[in-house]
Amino acid sequence: MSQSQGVDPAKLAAARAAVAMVEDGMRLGLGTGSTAAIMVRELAARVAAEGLTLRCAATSRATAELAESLGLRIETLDQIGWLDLTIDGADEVDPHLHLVKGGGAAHLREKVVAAASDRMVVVADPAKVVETLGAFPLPVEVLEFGFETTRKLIRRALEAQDLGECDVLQRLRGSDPVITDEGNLILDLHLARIEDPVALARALSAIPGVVEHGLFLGMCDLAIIGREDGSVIELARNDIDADMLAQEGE
Ligand SMILES: O=C[C@H](O)[C@H](O)[C@H](O)COP(=O)(O)O
Repeated sequence: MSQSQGVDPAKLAAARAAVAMVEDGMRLGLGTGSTAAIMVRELAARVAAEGLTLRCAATSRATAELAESLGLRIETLDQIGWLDLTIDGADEVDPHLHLVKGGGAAHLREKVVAAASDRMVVVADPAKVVETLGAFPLPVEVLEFGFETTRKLIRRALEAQDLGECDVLQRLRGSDPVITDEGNLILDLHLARIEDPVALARALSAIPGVVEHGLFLGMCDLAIIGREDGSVIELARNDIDADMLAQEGE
């Protein structure tokens, strides 16, 4: 299709395989991040070439702007109501297809969109596949109101799960706080390993100043992992052989 020069071949392979799943008339959720951006470009090229009629909702302002610049019409989630398929990236994917997302601070809208989709397909490169989540700092979107109090409550929740030694750092861009599309702040939890993502998700969600955490549990239906040679591996839950993928990367 349209792009390939200078584009990560593994991400491109995953994006192309996901876009191949799109059918005329579908209602789509468009993810955020570098891999999702490649997917949006591939989708726009397919729409232009084949004249597909789609209805698309974006998971961030950045994705909406990119999609519209490529000729895709973006509607709000509420205008569309429900989606057939959402295609998004991820920061980590584990063998249960549990995800860490939010490296681009978009996980709140991404989760709202994924929750309103019949299927969520993740597109990623092999570096994202892990046995245990947590090496990537877990993004948590929090309210500005009571920010330090919320950070304290998060630390307390982590201590209760024997994760008390971890850094809980505000995300900055330069010296300015990162502000999400919803006007909130981001705390990154440097956990190293998340042994029990379900318990952690529950504890974080119980803190009132937490708007949304980046754990996506039981939401992803399929992960398409692209490889440097242009091929892909499709992973349904419990299919992931992280060792095999790691060896390929050596
Ligand atoms: O907030 C951003 C999203 O969750 C992204 O989908 C995630 O960070 C993966 O992005 P990338 O494809 O750039 O690694």
